[in-house]
Amino acid sequence: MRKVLTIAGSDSSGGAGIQADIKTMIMNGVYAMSAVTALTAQNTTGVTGIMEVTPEFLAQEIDAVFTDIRPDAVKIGMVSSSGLIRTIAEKLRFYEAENIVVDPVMVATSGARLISDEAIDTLKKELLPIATVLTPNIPEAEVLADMKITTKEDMVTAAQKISEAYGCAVLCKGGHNLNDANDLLYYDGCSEWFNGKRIDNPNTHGTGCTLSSAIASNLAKGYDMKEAVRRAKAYISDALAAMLNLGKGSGPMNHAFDLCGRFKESCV
Ligand SMILES: Nc1ncnc2c1ncn2[C@@H]1O[C@H](COP(=O)(O)OP(=O)(O)OP(=O)(O)O)[C@@H](O)[C@H]1O
Ligand SMILES: Cc1ncc(COP(=O)(O)O)c(N)n1
Repeated sequence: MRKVLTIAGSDSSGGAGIQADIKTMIMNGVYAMSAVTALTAQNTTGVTGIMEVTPEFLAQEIDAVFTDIRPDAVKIGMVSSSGLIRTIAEKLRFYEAENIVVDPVMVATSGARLISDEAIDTLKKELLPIATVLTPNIPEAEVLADMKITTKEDMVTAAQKISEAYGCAVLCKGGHNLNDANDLLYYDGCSEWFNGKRIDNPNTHGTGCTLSSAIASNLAKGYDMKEAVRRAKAYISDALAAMLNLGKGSGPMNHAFDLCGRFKESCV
């Protein structure tokens, strides 16, 4: 069985972060492991508290995983401070980790800032250069490419700029566009669109975490970059189309959409 490690924050409401990652990995047929960067007190309406682990403890978590069950892919999500980012970069270099998917989480769907400005600089210097693929949404791509994105052509230019700066594939996610849900992959000097029908579902808490974990799972299973993205895009579309509606704000997705088909009566 292929193994995937998520290095990310915990979301107490289970819609994003480590919880979304583990649900996604299980549904994508890989063994899921976690190194928690922070606890968040969070629900569908907002984040009320963040408690980071120390860099030393995060190092211990990563050591514990790599010295026993070596992951075939690593997904990195919320990492809010420079010390934690440096620790991750140092450990992943030391263990020569493969298939590193970085979701440069900056702001939660609910509007809460999940990283400091200083940490964004460290992210650029230390972590992005070791990534296999980055998955920024449009506001994150604007920060990383240092440009405004208003058109499809801008998405391509930004993805190319980021890819050339950090030597990795870039998937610029179009979930923040109002008319479609088309994502742009810039890989090996070429761009390719992964088009998605916009699903009329306001419950999008954790879509970015889910997509990046699905990509990591598919890379771990040996799919090439394009196929890994194509399958991950299909997964997120199905999870959104299952139309789960929980909580008072932007709710989580239904990762059990497949199981609900198979075990109809037990998924009420
Ligand atoms: N309403 C929607 N219908 C279909 N696909 C969507 C919708 N919203 C987001 N997506 C898809 O979900 C994935 C995540 O995109 P998005 O741009 O929302 O990332 P994000 O902002 O990082 O997510 P998050 O909500 O976790 O912060 C992309 O593949 C995007 O196209
Ligand atoms: C622990 C954690 N990690 C990531 C996100 C981003 O996800 P979203 O933008 O969907 O809220 C989050 N809200 N919480």
